[in-house]
Amino acid sequence: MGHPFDTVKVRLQTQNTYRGIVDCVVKIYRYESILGFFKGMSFPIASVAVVNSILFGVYSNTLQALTATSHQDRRAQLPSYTHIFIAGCTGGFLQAYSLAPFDLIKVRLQNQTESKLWPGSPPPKYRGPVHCAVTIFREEGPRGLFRGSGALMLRDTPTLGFYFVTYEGLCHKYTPAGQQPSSTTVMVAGGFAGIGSWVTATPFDVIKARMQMGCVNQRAYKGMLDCIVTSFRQEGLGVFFRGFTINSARAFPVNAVTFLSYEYLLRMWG
Ligand SMILES: C[N+](C)(C)CCCC[C@H](N)C(=O)O
Repeated sequence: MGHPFDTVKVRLQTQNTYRGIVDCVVKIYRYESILGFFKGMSFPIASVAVVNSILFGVYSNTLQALTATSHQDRRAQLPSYTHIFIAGCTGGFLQAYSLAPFDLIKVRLQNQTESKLWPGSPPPKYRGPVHCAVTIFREEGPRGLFRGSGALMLRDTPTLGFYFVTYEGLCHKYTPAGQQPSSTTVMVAGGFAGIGSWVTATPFDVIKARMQMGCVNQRAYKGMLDCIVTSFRQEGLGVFFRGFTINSARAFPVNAVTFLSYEYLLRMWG
């Protein structure tokens, strides 16, 4: 559900040919058909379970180590926000590196504007996710598969701390003492945690996407600082918030469902 929105976000962040969300949606639909929005989706689908289990598993276990309480006990007595933040950051740090290669391939495929609909248009550079991975490995070396991972780590470490603080805080505030949060509370708290954390994550998300594109559709940046300074000089402060609106529309339902599944599965098996 979220992927088509994600494709529009990535294009707005890395390509300067679109004037805004509507222009981008219309152009993708016109030149690449509905399928254009689904480019690069197979790797995220294959990896989302592993990446999220690392994030939520490390978060829960770190919190357990810090507070010596189980998930259920923590409902009765909310741990301190500092502990929640540290556990979220730890989960974010580790998930960033497991996500990096999958995210890189997703971004490269999402940015291929070539269309099968138009006869005579050149074939895309990458024929699919595996071909993309092999080509990056061959052309840019094994480290090439982790291009942009520094920015991804900076994006995810503190913001996933805020993510869990917002989620646990909202759940706690809207649940009567001694009870489990209702499904609606979990979904609304999860949705707001998603949007809230993207407020602070978007600047590094833009830098990450630009670094990941490397020399594919623009000049290669010398490093993260060069990418930040060049983007700012050429496009102004607004560049760091590109894609935020469309990403928020994606983040609310995605994170509502993520937290609902997390709570539901823990209650079933916890
Ligand atoms: C912390 N940060 C904002 C980077 C991500 C938080 C939400 C993660 C979720 N998988 C999503 O795609 O929305």
